[in-house]
Amino acid sequence: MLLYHKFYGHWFLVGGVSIAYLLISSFLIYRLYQLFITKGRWFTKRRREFILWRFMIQNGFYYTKRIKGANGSREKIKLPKVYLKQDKLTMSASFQLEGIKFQDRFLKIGGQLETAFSADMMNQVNEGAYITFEYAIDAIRSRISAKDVRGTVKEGIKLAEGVIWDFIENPHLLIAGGTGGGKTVLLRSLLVGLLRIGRVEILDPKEADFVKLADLEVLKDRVTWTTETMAQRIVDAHERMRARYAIMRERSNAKNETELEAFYKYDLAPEFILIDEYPSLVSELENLPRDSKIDAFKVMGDLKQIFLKGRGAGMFIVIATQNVKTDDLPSTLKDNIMFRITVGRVSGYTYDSVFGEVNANKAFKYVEKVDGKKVYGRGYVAVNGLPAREFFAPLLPNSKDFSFYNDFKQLSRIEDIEQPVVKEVRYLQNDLINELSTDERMFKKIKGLLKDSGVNFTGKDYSEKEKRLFVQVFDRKNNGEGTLKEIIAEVMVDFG
Ligand SMILES: Nc1ncnc2c1ncn2[C@@H]1O[C@H](COP(=O)(O)OP(=O)(O)OP(=O)(O)O)[C@@H](O)[C@H]1O
Repeated sequence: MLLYHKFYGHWFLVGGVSIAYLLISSFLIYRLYQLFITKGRWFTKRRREFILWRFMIQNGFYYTKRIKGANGSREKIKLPKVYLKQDKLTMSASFQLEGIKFQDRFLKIGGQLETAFSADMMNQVNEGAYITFEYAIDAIRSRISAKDVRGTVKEGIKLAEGVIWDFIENPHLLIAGGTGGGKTVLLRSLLVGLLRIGRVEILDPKEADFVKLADLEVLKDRVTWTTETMAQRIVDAHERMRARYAIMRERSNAKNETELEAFYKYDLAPEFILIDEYPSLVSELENLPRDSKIDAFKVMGDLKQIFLKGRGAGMFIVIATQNVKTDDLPSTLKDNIMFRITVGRVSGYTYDSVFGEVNANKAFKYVEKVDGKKVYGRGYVAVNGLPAREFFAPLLPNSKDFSFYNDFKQLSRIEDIEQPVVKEVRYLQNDLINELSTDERMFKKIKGLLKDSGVNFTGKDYSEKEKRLFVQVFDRKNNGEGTLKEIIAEVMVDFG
């Protein structure tokens, strides 16, 4: 009664408030419904069941049966045996085979379901009675924060829930990313984990994203960007690899072992060499001036050795690049980099070269937004030779709460192993003549021609680089690959 009196004569106000109340509550109910549909796991699961049911019906995967009733006969639909199992980040769909009329088509539907569920097929298991396709789903839910990237030597570095770079099992890492796609953030997130367990060396030929980190104690003298120093660091790393093997052998002998064990059994921390913009480094090495002190052959040869033999000694390489064609990667890299990631927008040929033949039929896509919000660091991940799946790089935390620089600042440095000082090897003329199975006259003739082509021999004896030059000339000469002048002209192109 009191209210009636109070609002009597204010119907506009009462009406307005009621309408606003109705509008706001319907909007809230609608948002809640949307949230349940898109985020609620129960709804998401039911939706996938519906998608599978619809897929079966629309593709004619059902039997029909006529059923007689009081009002005449009607058709009843029956599905073959199909099971859908859903977990937080994976799901599997199993289809009955056992000679039923759909079996041949069931064997091939893994790819279609991948598209239908917007999921990534990881595996297919044919266990006789059933074929089961296993998928990774909801990759975005597996995302972790960059500040939480951690790892151990035995288990590897966790980059997302269910995505672990087990560097011992799958040595070396290739990261390809389009500009602005999140490659640098991913590399830095990786460092959060790597710097805590191993010695890290960074080569940044673009002199861009890592130069600032050179001030940090944990990375002091281990971030380089000029061609000479980067080249020297690769050569040094190769020497360290040999020294690590020597230490391992020594410690293994001391334990009377019959077999050499993994590096960590001998108290050696792993080492990681991170090369950002790898093609820039290669082209800088290739374009060195002729009289450069750097032996580009040796540098690339040493890098190759680390790719081939690093794993045993606990040395691992991470290379990052933008788009990459199959031909850009020498086969040593292609076959020996076992873990591969893309982030952001990359070209079709990059997917081909990074994920290879097994993923040739996969529909890779670039996703700009998820739930209406711009998404960074989304891409794919795979172990070399296995199916690729969606990947969300660790999420960059709010800059108020976290900075990579401050995180790295508090980390302690892992010291270098004690390494014997290696003296430069020089070769005497007579030893070279013997090794090349030639005579002094021919040796001197070739030396003269090399001098005419610009080689500046520094002393009476010969460096490793000079020796390699002679070896190449004699190899080609012995194979009859042209006149001496032609051969020298060709060899000099490579000699740089
Ligand atoms: N994982 C991530 N989480 C949140 N934001 C990200 C993430 N990755 C990238 N970003 C955003 O995108 C911006 C560009 O990322 P980043 O510098 O890593 O790109 P990039 O691929 O290295 O580009 P470029 O090749 O041009 O250096 C970052 O400054 C950040 O704002």
